[in-house]
Amino acid sequence: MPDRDLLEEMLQQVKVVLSGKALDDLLWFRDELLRWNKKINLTAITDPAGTLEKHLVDSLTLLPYLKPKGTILDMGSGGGFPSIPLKIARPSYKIWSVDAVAKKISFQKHVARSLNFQDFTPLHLRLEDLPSNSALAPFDMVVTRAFAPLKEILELAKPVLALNGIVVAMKGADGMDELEENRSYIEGSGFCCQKTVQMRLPKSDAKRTLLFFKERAS
Ligand SMILES: C[S@@+](CC[C@H](N)C(=O)[O-])C[C@H]1O[C@@H](n2cnc3c(N)ncnc32)[C@H](O)[C@@H]1O
Repeated sequence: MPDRDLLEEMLQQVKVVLSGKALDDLLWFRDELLRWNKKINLTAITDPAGTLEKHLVDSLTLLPYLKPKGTILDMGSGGGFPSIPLKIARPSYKIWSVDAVAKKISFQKHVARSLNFQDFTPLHLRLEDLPSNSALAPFDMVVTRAFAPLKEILELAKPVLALNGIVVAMKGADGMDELEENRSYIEGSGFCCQKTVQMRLPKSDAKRTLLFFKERAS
C-alpha cells in the first residue's frame, strides 16, 4: 500500500481525518526527519513505515481530545513530537516547542521554515528556565511525549499553565501504573487527573496511554 494511503488509514483508526495537504506535509516531514537523522540523532526508529506509525500517528493520538484552538507548549519535543504533527494537523494552534538540544531545535526550525508555519516557535532552552521568560506563559495546553516522569512533568508545567489549562502526558503501556504510583503526589500538587485514554497503535498494536491533568479549583 502506498505510504499516503497507509498513513491515512492508520490516522482514521485513531479518529483523525486530515486534508490531502496535511498528509503530504506529514510525509515530507517524515522523509526529512530520516534524511537529517543520518547526520544528527533525532530518532532511533529508522524504517519509513515504522516512523509513520510510531512518530506521526502516535503524535496525533491526542488530537481528538484537544481544544481546536489555543496556545500549546511541547516540553522536550526532540525532533518535533508531538508539536510538528499537531501544527500540520491544526495550523491555527500557536505552538512553542522546547528542547535542550540545539541540533534538534535547528531541525525543527528548518521544518517550520520549509512548511511555512506561522505561530510555531522552536526554542532551545532548558524547561527549568522557561518561567523566568514571562513573555511566553501562560499556555492553554502543555503536552509531552516520552519526556520525563509524571512528577517532573507536572512540576515543570505548573508555573506556565493558564487558568483552566490542561497538561497531557503521552505515555506507553505503563502509563496507568505510573498514574497510580503518583496518586498521593498528584493529590498534594494541586492537580487532578481529568481523563485517561488507553489505546493501541493500529499496526504494531503497541499500547499507549494518554493522561490529562488540570489544576483543582481552590
Ligand atoms: C526521549 S526524548 C523525546 C522527544 C520527543 N518528545 C519525542 O516524543 O520523540 C526527550 C527529549 O527531552 C529533552 N529534554 C530532557 N530534559 C529537558 C529539559 N530539562 N529541558 C528541555 N528539554 C529537555 C531531551 O533533549 C530530549 O530531546
